[in-house]
Amino acid sequence: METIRLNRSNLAEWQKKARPNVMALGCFDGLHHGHCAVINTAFQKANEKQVPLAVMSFFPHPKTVISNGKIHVHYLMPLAEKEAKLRKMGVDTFYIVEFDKGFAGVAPEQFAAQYLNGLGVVHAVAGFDFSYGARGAGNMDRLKSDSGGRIDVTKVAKVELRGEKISSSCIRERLLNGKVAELPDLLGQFYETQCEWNGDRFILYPYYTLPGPGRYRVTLKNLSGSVQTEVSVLNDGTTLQCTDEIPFIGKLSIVWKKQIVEARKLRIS
Ligand SMILES: Cc1cc2nc3c(=O)[nH]c(=O)nc-3n(C[C@H](O)[C@H](O)[C@H](O)COP(=O)(O)O)c2cc1C
Ligand SMILES: Nc1ncnc2c1ncn2[C@@H]1O[C@H](COP(=O)(O)OP(=O)(O)OP(=O)(O)O)[C@@H](O)[C@H]1O
Repeated sequence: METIRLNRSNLAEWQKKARPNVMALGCFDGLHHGHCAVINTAFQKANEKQVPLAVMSFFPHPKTVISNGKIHVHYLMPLAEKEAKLRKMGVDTFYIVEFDKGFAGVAPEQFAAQYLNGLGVVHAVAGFDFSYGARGAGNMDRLKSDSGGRIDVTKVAKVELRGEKISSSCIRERLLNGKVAELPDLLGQFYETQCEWNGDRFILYPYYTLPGPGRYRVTLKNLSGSVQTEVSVLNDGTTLQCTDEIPFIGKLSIVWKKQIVEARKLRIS
C-alpha cells in the first residue's frame, strides 16, 4: 500500500500519476464495523472492476478545523495504526488529505472534480451520511452529478447496534464513560492503546484515548508475551497505575477489557 499525504500544493503531481480506482471516503478513526462495511464494499467493487482500491481520509479531523479548534476530537488511533489496518484490508492507496480551512471551503463540485475525478476515481463508496464540500453541502445523493456523471456511487446503509448508528463518536463516548466491555460489539475487538512502560510509569503514545477514570481489568502485551492484570486510570484522566509488578520494560499494548471500579469509588494507595 502507498500512503500519500495530499494537499493543494502537491495535488497536481498526484493527479498526473493517478490511475482508475475505486475509492472509499471518510475519516475512519477507529475502523469500526461501519467503516469496515464501507471499505469492504469498496474492496468488492475494485475487484469487480479489476482496478486498485483507494481510501481517502482527512487529517486533522474536520470537526476540529471547522469549529476553529473549539471541538477537541479524542482520536481512537494514530494514522500509523490506521495505515497498518488498511493495508491488511487490501487497500492499495491511502490518501491522507490535509484538512485546513482552505480545504474546508472547497465547493462540493470542486472537491468531486479535483479530488475524485482528478485522482482517477471511477467508483466512490461512502456511508449514508458522508458529507463533503463547503458547509458539508455535498452528499452521496449528489456525488454522481457533482462528478459530471463520470463516477458511479455506492452509498452504504447505516450499520447500527441496537438501533444506534455505530460511529467513532459513540465509541469515544463509551470509552470516556468506562464502558470498554461494550466496545467489541462496535469495533470487532477490545480497544487497545499503545504505550511505553519505563519501569516507573506508563507513557501513552499520541492519538489514543484512555478510558475514563476507574479501575479496569486489562491484558498487557508485548512481543514477548502477555499478562492479565488491573490498571487504574486516576482522576486526572491521564495517570495510569498497575496493581501488579509489570514483567517487561518498553513498548506495550494495553487491552481494555472491563471496568471493575468506577472513578468515584476508586481508593488510590
Ligand atoms: C472538501 C471537504 C470540505 C468540507 N467542508 C466542510 C465544511 O465547510 N463544513 C462542514 O460542516 N463540513 C465540511 N466537510 C464535511 C466534513 O468532512 C464532515 O462530514 C463534517 O464535519 C461533519 O462531520 P460528521 O458527518 O462526521 O458529523 C467537508 C468535507 C470535505 C471532504
Ligand atoms: N455506522 C455506519 N454505517 C455506515 N456507514 C458509516 C457508519 N459510520 C461511518 N460510516 C461511513 O464511513 C466513512 C467514515 O466515517 P467517519 O469516520 O467520517 O464518520 P463516523 O464514524 O461517524 O465518525 P464521527 O463520529 O467522528 O463523525 C464515511 O463514509 C461514513 O459515512
